[in-house]
Amino acid sequence: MKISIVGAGAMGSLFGGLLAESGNEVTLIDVNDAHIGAIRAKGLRLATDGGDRQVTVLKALRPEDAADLPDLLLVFTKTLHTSAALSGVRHLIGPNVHVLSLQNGLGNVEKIAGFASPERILIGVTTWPADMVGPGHVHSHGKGVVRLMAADGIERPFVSQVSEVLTEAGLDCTSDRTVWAAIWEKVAFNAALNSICAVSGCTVDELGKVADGSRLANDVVTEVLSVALRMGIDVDPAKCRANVASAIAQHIGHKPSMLQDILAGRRTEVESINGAVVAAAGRLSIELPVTETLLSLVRLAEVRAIA
Ligand SMILES: NC(=O)C1=CN([C@@H]2O[C@H](COP(=O)(O)OP(=O)(O)OC[C@H]3O[C@@H](n4cnc5c(N)ncnc54)[C@H](OP(=O)(O)O)[C@@H]3O)[C@@H](O)[C@H]2O)C=CC1
Ligand SMILES: CC(C)(CO)C(=O)C(=O)O
Repeated sequence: MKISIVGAGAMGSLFGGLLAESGNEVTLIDVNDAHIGAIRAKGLRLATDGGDRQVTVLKALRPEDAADLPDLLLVFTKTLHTSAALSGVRHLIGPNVHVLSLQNGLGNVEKIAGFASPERILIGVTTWPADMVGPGHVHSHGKGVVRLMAADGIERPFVSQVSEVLTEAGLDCTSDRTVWAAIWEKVAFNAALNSICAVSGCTVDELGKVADGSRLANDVVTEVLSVALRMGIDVDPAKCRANVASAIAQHIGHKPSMLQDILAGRRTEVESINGAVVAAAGRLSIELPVTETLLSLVRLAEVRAIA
């Protein structure tokens, strides 16, 4: 399959590297010149449980230099850059191109809908982890899965083909129509751990050092998933609270991306996580006091961080 990935940072490079190694025609598209330049010069250095190697069978381009129309455009920018990134590759989104988002947060389909027709949008969620080590160098340790579906819920052969291509690349993908529950459960997980760590400066495991950390995280999960349940989405709050507890027990020293963004003086994805949930709750007249307070505190932390 011909696959272009816009936003080829940690996750885009992981997916791109594995998809290229399994025989797909992959183009990484990014605005980070140091990263693109390093990949063009030496290939992508990809360190996974499968080994530390240089992937050279892929292209790396700036958006304005990409010309070949792909079969699939995978969006892997941070959510606050989605619209700008899709504008930059608008010339690649021909009438037969499908666009897939596996980004965190809510509102991804709505953003893509400004650039692709509804039947060509795929949406999903992934539990694979990845980190940028430096330009042209990404690592990912541990295992993950991908779940995806057509955004309009209609099963089409192309969705199964994408799922097969991702699985052949070792990314363990399934396609089914219950993906929205997984997306909301991941949003609840991120709203809890990422925003609490971003405003407190704690690593994930440090949330377990006093009772307040786990209590706050559980309150956020309960609030966020109450919105999903009211929308008729079949989420499992107990399972999600158990996932949060296991992250607090096991993610020793891990700084969630929202904390990393604050420490690096960048804006965060909070608007598409806590912000989007609070907006959805408002439309249903549901109050989310803890999630909304954390949203306000992250917004204040962003002001300080980018000053
Ligand atoms: N990392 C992880 O473990 C996981 C991340 N996710 C989600 O995946 C998404 C991507 O995360 P991650 O890979 O960590 O993010 P990164 O910041 O590592 O990568 C994003 C890339 O997009 C680039 N970019 C920014 N603006 C544009 C643009 N206009 N056009 C093209 N490229 C652009 C960035 O460049 P620059 O650096 O110059 O800004 C960067 O290289 C997020 O939604 C995240 O929440 C989901 C699961 C796990
Ligand atoms: C693992 C997780 C989801 C929170 O601990 C994270 O690190 C992130 O989204 O940045």
